Amino acid sequence: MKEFVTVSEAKSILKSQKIRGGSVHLSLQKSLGKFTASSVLAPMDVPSFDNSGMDGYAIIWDEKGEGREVVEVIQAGAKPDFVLEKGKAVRIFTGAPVPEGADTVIPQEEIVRTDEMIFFNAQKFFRGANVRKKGAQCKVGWEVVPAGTKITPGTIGLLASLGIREVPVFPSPKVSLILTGDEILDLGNELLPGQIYNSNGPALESYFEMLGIHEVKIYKVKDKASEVTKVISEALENSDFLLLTGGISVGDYDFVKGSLEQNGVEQLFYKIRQRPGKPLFVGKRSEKLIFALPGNPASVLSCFSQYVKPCLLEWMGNPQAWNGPSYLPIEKDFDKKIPMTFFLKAKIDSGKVQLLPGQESFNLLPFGVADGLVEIPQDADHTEEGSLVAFYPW
Ligand SMILES: Nc1nc2c(c(=O)[nH]1)N[C@H]1C(S)=C(S)[C@@H](COP(=O)(O)OP(=O)(O)OC[C@H]3O[C@@H](n4cnc5c(N)ncnc54)[C@H](O)[C@@H]3O)O[C@H]1N2
Ligand code: MOO
Repeated sequence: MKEFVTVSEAKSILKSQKIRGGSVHLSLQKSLGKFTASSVLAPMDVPSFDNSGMDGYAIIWDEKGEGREVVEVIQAGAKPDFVLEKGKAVRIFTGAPVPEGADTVIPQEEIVRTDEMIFFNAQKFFRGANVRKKGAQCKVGWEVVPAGTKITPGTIGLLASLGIREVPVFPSPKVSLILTGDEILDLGNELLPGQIYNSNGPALESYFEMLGIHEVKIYKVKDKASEVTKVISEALENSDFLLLTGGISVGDYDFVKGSLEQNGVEQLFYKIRQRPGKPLFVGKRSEKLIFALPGNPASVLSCFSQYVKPCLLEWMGNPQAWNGPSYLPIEKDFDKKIPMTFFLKAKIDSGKVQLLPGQESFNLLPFGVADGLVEIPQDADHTEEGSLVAFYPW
């Protein structure tokens, strides 16, 4: 039973889980933002026929000849069924098939036309000019998109050009979020004495949304052991990930840890040498990860950014799920006495990290404007102005 681990121990335990969703085939439009689960091969040559890159005249190249007799017109979408003869030209348009025999297109601005003839300066061209050859983009069997690629509008354009309608991707997980606490009230209601607005729920829902996770079931439960146990059991059945907020510390009404144990959740670790978010619990049941986030709002967002988010990204096949932070100079000296890792809300200003006021774990004010979190290592009691610190954007 791992207890009170360091930040890097916690991360290496989570990294070693390597839990991924199973590959699914999604339609192109539904796959935007997802990661390919296997490589995609071209099922056809593109272009699938030689075609003109310009509005102009298709000819058979001949260094000496600068005049041609115009014999036909070919529109885009047409299917020419003749072979062009030497000395002849066809009027052709961008994207139209170049007829058999022709190998070069002269743009219309570059010719002088009489009734039946065109003339051009051959020195300005070469054999093959302005013809887009069959297979110039890709040939059948080429790997056009490797496994682990993020699907962008560009990827979708490429796949559509190949006639591909579905793509193998890692899906988004189904997530359950259990909000514990008698004092929590939903927005839109009037607070009674002792109550507070539920801010963890909306904050996490938007974090899921930002990561492309849309199937989130929210449960609200009172601080009552039997109810917490029951709702965990239900939520675990219906989701790939389970998150809880609150009730994971040592108070008389903190039932989450016991209820998780009753539901057969195996502890991966409990408590981290960090601030905020010390009492984070992470467990596992079969191939599902369970995160019990300490209820204080800063603990919730900080633990989500550092531990939950990478696991969700890993599940969704993102090869950069555990990418490290960037390093930026800190604007002012920072001192701490406690040998724990600190995650501090920060703004980036002129390339420098500015720590925001109000770092207590109940205080959401700095989150209102923070660009992300700065990590001050466990043993760094003094961080000098200008030294590089790890910065994690949202
Ligand atoms: N004796 C000790 N007390 C506490 C310790 C400790 O080590 N010894 N740890 C403290 C730390 S650190 C944290 S973090 C909190 C974590 O407590 P819980 O996970 O049990 O969370 P709760 O007690 O249920 O709530 C904490 C705090 O957060 C507010 N909260 C809860 N849910 C929401 C929500 N949905 N939206 C907004 N705010 C929420 C709740 O009202 C409490 O104020 O424990 C310390 N105590
Ligand atoms: O770890 Mo708690 O998040 O300090 O309040």
